[in-house]
Amino acid sequence: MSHTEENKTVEGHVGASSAPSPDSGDQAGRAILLEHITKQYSRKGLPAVDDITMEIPSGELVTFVGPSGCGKTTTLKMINRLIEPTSGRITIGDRDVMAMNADKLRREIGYVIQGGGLLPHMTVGANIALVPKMLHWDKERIDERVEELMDLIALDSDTYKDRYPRELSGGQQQRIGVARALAADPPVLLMDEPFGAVDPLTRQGLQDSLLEIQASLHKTIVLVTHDFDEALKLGDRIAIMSEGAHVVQYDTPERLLAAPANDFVEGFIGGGAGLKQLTLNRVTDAELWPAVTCSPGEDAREVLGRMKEAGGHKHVVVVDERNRPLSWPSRQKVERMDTIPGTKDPGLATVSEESSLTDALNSMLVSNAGAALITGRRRTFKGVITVEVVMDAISRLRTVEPEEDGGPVGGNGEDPEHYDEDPGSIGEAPTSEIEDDDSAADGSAAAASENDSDAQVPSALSGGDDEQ
Ligand SMILES: Nc1ncnc2c1ncn2[C@@H]1O[C@H](COP(=O)(O)OP(=O)(O)OP(=O)(O)O)[C@@H](O)[C@H]1O
Repeated sequence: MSHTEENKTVEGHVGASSAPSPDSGDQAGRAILLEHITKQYSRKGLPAVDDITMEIPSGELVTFVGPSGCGKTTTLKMINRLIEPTSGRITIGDRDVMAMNADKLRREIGYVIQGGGLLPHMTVGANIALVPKMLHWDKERIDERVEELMDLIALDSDTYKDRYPRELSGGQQQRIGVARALAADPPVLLMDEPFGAVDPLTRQGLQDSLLEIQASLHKTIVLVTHDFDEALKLGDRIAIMSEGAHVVQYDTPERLLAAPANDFVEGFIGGGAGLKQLTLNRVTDAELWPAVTCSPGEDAREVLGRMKEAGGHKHVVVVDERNRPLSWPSRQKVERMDTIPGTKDPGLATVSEESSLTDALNSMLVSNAGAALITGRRRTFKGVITVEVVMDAISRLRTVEPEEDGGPVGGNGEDPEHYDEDPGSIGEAPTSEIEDDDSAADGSAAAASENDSDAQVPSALSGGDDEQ
């Protein structure tokens, strides 16, 4: 094992996320504007969405949160016209979505649903390649794109590309769902309860990956969730909705916690508004502790010597040849060893650079440790965060000032005020590659099902209004 002296001690401060941007991934987000949008499913009764007006700024991640049946999904699906509005106008960039061919529109908007919505009889690679194939990209370009995206979602292409969805875990399927949605580099991504079907730890990892991807791609993302903590962690802005998609408050997470508009919003926040602010702090905002690292096979006495030299460290982080943490034995444990073992501790408390302080605290509690290891891109070791650092953050929770310009409009029966006209149009890059005639669009969707007759083409690709 060849570790240089420099990487034996990892200093605390960690830079911003450095997920690479795929070379074709330069299509940043486009602003979305909903103007007086109403959806009435039946003539009788109240509308499911009642005259909503909302500005979703370009490059931001906006979360919709609210009780079941309040109209979150209906609002989301009207953006890609899986559901047609009864009245109102939706623009993406400077284009009115109602004026576009619906199939074409949906290929220019990534769509992620719970569970990933992968086609079961297609391999992972074929699932990711679905939209680029419909856009008639050549094979070489598609293969390259699949590799890039698998790298972006941190799944080894050689291992997973030829597997079928049933051979993947729920979390892996969900990652592939995100990769597929990003395949044609759309400026807008719609996500409907994307992480609802996985366990809490996997969910935390998926949320971190999404934040990492967003930090490099700057898409405009609208994400529906039931989970207020998820909305807080992921959202640049949160729209809290009540029945009829009434926007009770549309604000940054900081402002929501500091100044909830009314009892309804307070009900969402619950009792621990102060503690929830921890969700808004990333582990990298905190002071990370340095750590001594060593490699499997090293002489335990030498390692103890380094721990002493570094100021009497009580633990050492064992890392593999790619600097990924394997275990974190105490000095007493190392004193009982001859050589450092290469076994991986499954209960190791690790969180990623994108994790919140709440995630770090959870991880410490689950693993019963007073600290957690921070890992960066490709799970490489970055430093240690201790429970004392989290406690210190709790005692310094900040107060939040209102936005100077009042922020974008989000409400019902209102007119947009602050809409910042985005000169770009939704489909500039992809549009040039999409055949304009409707038959091509229909033919491509059919081609996907022909290849796999039992497969259900995901609704975002197959088109159509899903009203009953
Ligand atoms: N296809 C449909 N036909 C008729 N009514 C519908 C249809 N889809 C949704 N609704 C009704 O519209 C309202 C809003 O539903 P929607 O699915 O948008 O809510 P939601 O907030 O996303 O709910 P959940 O969180 O449970 O998914 C509900 O009252 C629902 O019953």
